[in-house]
Amino acid sequence: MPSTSADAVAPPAVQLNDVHLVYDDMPLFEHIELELPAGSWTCLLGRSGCGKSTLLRLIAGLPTGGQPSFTLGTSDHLPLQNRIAWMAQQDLLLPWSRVIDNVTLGSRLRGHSPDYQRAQELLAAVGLAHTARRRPAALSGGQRSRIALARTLYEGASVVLMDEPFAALDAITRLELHELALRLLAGRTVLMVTHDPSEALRLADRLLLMHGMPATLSSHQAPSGRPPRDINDSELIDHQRHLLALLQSNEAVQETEYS
Ligand SMILES: Nc1ncnc2c1ncn2[C@@H]1O[C@H](COP(=O)(O)OP(=O)(O)OP(=O)(O)O)[C@@H](O)[C@H]1O
Repeated sequence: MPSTSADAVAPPAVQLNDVHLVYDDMPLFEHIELELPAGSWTCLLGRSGCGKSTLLRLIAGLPTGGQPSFTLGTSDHLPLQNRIAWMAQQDLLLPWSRVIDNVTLGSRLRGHSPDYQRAQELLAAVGLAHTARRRPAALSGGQRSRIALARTLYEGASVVLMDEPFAALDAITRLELHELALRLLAGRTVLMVTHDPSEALRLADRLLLMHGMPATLSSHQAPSGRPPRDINDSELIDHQRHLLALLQSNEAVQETEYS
């Protein structure tokens, strides 16, 4: 087994404070506060366009097209730069590169020698050792997502940001990927955006709902039991009903206090 969770040495908690961002004279964020506990998996839900991806981009230090102001801190007071991996809905695999070269892309971008042995071990961990020399076009959507997960793991980052990483997959492949991702990302500080309450309730240690304009964040208690939870469990289904009602309602923020 390759080093996966073990290489995420002492993942930090991440704090994003006093976030302000205005687009076209409309405030998207005003005084947003977010804390990601160290080594835990947080799911962020919210209606389309409320600002979830933008919040992830701020944490990752990516441009947002606006002029945000905020402070970003970590529990170990070390910079987040070089400790973050990003996994998007689109797998962003380079079509002209072999699978193994896609997994090791980060090394090549940094001008380092690829660690092919580690990449091969990670491909084995996601069940795709035999695809190393294929091009992405020869793989299914689920296989491509596994490669994207291997590439994320290759980075050895202790903070992982995921923006609807499983949204394009069929239901069964998605359930399989949940288990794989939970196992391989265990111990890292994870923030995942999803539109699917059931997915969030299955995976999360804690759930956040984003709501309104300007956006506010509210927390929702995760069901009991350790992830991955059974999506047919009656407690999870009750939570799902409640979450859906909150997402439909404009009162979500008043109902639960962000903590
Ligand atoms: N560069 C920009 N200029 C103006 N408005 C922008 C810009 N980027 C994003 N927005 C607006 O900011 C809002 C938040 O966008 P964002 O992509 O973060 O939402 P989201 O919650 O992730 O949506 P979805 O769930 O559909 O992916 C949207 O209303 C979007 O139109």
